[in-house]
Amino acid sequence: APTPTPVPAFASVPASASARANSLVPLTDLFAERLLLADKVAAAKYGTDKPIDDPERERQILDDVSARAVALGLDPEAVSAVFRDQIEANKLVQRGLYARWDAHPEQRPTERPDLVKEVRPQLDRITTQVLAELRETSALRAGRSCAPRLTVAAARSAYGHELDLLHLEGLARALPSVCAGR
Ligand SMILES: O=C(O)C(=O)C[C@]1(C(=O)O)C=C[C@@H](O)C=C1
Repeated sequence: APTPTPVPAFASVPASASARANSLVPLTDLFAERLLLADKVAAAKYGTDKPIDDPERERQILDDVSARAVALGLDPEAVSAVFRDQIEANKLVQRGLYARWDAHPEQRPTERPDLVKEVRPQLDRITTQVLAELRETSALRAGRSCAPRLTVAAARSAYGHELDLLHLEGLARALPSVCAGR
């Protein structure tokens, strides 16, 4: 019987060798999930003195993903750009929700989730999944087919997650760096 080829340790496999994914839908699904969490982030901050913008938390996220990108064999600049877009998209949704809640007090959240204990850990789990998906799709994202595939994937994720107009605008804001990751 043929001896199976030994599988090298994960960290030593170049990103290109394991970048076998043929779809961007898992990635755009994660973007949509992250955007839906913006509702919880906004609910955690609305009516408190904590501003939507937290530059220190943003820097933490970007430093963390850059370091982890290197460990995964990905370009840290390209990965940072993807996460900067996720953060901008998240703030776009948060601002939209604030405007909605200011104008329609009856739609305001009735509970205030704990940002640090509850909501950020959920965002952090998505970060790990996004990094894995970026690695998985690195070959696909470098190719010519990336832009059309991304458009179709985003449409599917928007439909699948029943995104409203505001979250659809957020999803559009989340996409520009995806195909630049070569
Ligand atoms: O964690 C927060 O406080 C958020 O508002 C979420 C988030 C993000 O998208 O990760 C967005 C805006 C802040 O500037 C920092 C981080």
